[in-house]
Amino acid sequence: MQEPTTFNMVSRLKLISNSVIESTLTYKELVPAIEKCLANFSAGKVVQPLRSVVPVEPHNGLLFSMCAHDTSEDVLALKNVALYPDNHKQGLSSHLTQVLYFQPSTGALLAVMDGESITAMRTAAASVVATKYLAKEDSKVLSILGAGVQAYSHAKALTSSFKFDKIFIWNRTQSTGEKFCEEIKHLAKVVKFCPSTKEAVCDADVIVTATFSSTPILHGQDLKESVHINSVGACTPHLRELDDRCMELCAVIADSRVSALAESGDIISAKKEVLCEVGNIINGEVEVNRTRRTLFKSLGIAVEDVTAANLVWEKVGKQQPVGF
Ligand SMILES: NC(=O)C1=CN([C@@H]2O[C@H](COP(=O)(O)OP(=O)(O)OC[C@H]3O[C@@H](n4cnc5c(N)ncnc54)[C@H](O)[C@@H]3O)[C@@H](O)[C@H]2O)C=CC1
Ligand SMILES: O=C(O)C1=NCCCC1
Repeated sequence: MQEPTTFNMVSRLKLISNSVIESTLTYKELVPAIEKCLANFSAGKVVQPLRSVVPVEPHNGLLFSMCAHDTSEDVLALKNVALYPDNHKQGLSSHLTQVLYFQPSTGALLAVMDGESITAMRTAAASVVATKYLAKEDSKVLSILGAGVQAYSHAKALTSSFKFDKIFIWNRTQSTGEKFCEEIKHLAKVVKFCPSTKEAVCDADVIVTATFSSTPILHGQDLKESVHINSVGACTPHLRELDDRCMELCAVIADSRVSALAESGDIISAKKEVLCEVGNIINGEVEVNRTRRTLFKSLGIAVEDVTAANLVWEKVGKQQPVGF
């Protein structure tokens, strides 16, 4: 009898679409799972090399490859992200992603999952975890810079975990920012578009930056004495979202210290120290004063995708018939 090969195993492969994933994943389940994986990561229980990035220069694209094995949960997956900021001009998403979910004991590919909602939701879930440990407990004003996929997932995730009275939005293109405010108006008593980043952040207790900016949009001089920032964009060394003053004022906590020092344009350019990983705080190894200015530098790490993909597999993958 012929042994199964990758190609004849394809007949058993599950293909899990974004609409299935969207209706499966909930922040209620995802946030604690992401908290656990960030803790596992900082406790050395995750095998995860730095992601590789291939520039596709003629098309202003980047191809990221991100893989991890969470040894304590025994879950293995690989995510590809094609980051093409100009894709919007063709009606496509700026991030086209797939997660390959493997059986760790054999390396057999069990499922290919669309990575769009996984990426949007696991990133927002990581920011929720950081906000839980780093923001003031009575935070009432949320500010979001950006009005794309991450801005939306962060608005939903943060308001599903904390109660904000006001949400202030800034976006480079005002009409898109105003449309975004209309979409999320049910999430707080006041949801308002602000024409400048200064107006959007000057009263904020929690700030999210989620843009493709290559120059600073958030300035230290505009921050309150006590504020928590979830910095989600600027994930490659040449990009910036935060100015040097902002970096100077904040204690920086990363998802991964190694990733932050290798990939974050804001940390590299400002020559800023990383105080610790959020997992070190979850694990009780470091305490951070919540009344000072804190910055969660989110690069996005593979173990977050591994965790989200495992939830999808457990809830729908195992049961689903082969094919879409
Ligand atoms: N930390 C993490 O785990 C992850 C980070 N990201 C990053 O988050 C950022 C936002 O991603 P998405 O919301 O998915 O993208 P998107 O394409 O849905 O939205 C992009 C946003 O950036 C704004 N923008 C574009 N160029 C700008 C500029 N030069 N200055 C200011 N604003 C500009 C757009 O108006 C829009 O609001 C990107 O930098 C992305 O690579 C994305 C996924 C995961
Ligand atoms: O973690 C991710 O997924 C990404 N991070 C940075 C930009 C591309 C996607």
